[in-house]
Amino acid sequence: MRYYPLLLDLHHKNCLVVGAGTVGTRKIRTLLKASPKHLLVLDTAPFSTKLTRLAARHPELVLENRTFSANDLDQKHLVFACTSNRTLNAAIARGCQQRNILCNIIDDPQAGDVVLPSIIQRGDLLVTVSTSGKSPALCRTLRQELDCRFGEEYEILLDLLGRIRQAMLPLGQDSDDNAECFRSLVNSSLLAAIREKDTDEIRTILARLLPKELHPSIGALTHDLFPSL
Ligand SMILES: C[C@@]1(CC(=O)O)c2cc3[nH]c(cc4nc(cc5[nH]c(cc(n2)[C@H]1CCC(=O)O)[C@@](C)(CC(=O)O)[C@@H]5CCC(=O)O)C(CC(=O)O)=C4CCC(=O)O)c(CCC(=O)O)c3CC(=O)O
Ligand SMILES: NC(=O)C1=CN([C@@H]2O[C@H](COP(=O)(O)OP(=O)(O)OC[C@H]3O[C@@H](n4cnc5c(N)ncnc54)[C@H](O)[C@@H]3O)[C@@H](O)[C@H]2O)C=CC1
Repeated sequence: MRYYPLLLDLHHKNCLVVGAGTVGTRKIRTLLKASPKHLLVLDTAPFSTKLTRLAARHPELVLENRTFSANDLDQKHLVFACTSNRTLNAAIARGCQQRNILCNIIDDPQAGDVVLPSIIQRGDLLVTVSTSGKSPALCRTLRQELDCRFGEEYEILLDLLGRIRQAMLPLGQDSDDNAECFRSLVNSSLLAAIREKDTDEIRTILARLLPKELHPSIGALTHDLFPSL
């Protein structure tokens, strides 16, 4: 395995993107979705209106119209070198290496430590695709295929499973019993019932598969699954 896959919580992390062109802007959008504590973006050219609008909505996003200097790495945890200047990107990579800061170098991935995958997101469900840098074009195509495969019902299913799990674990049942129950829910026709927005059927399935201690909670677990209905 060329890369170690992991999911990073950015809520307490300071990030830096140098270069806000086509690729830099894509990296910025993905970063913002994960709510970093602070995201500084540097570019020598004027920022696009897309980015200035984003900055108006996101106080954590700070755009500065200037070039990079080494002290921009102070207090940073994750850095993206996204300029069209190979020499500058390489200098950022070296600076990050010296200070043990994780970095992504868009024109020389091997000089950095992290590469980004394609992402399919349905609420808290993330399906990611990586080719370890061999073919971003294949990532994109697979992402488009998976986009069709995973509908919004997965977000609702996952929310429901999360609620059930939170209610189940405090019951203190044997963990094998918990696992069997969760697997039976996942393998049931729950997903199809959610796709059909059939609340009665969802409740019937839960009554069949959940331990009896949770039966009184089925109404509360399911009442607001479809806020638009
Ligand atoms: C190594 C990596 C480092 C990194 O950036 O993290 C990297 C590197 C490079 N990409 C290049 C080109 C393209 N990148 C894309 C698209 C994406 N690139 C992404 C990630 C990664 N790209 C990392 C590895 C991911 C992996 O393979 O696992 C995605 C998945 C995520 C994201 O960027 O958010 C996003 C898809 C988003 C989506 O749609 O789902 C397209 C597709 C298109 O635009 O049609 C093309 C043109 C087609 C092609 O080249 O395949 C070049 C220039 C090569 C040249 O000079 O020509 C380099 C530099 C190099 O390879 O040296
Ligand atoms: N990793 C990836 O996903 C991909 C990487 N690439 C590589 O990335 C490079 C950049 O691609 P694009 O974003 O399309 O180019 P772009 O030209 O849209 O963006 C480059 C940005 O860097 C800025 N910049 C240049 N010198 C700077 C400096 N000294 N300080 C601050 N900002 C500076 C420019 O003003 C511009 O906004 C390409 O040359 C290619 O090698 C290309 C496609 C995808």
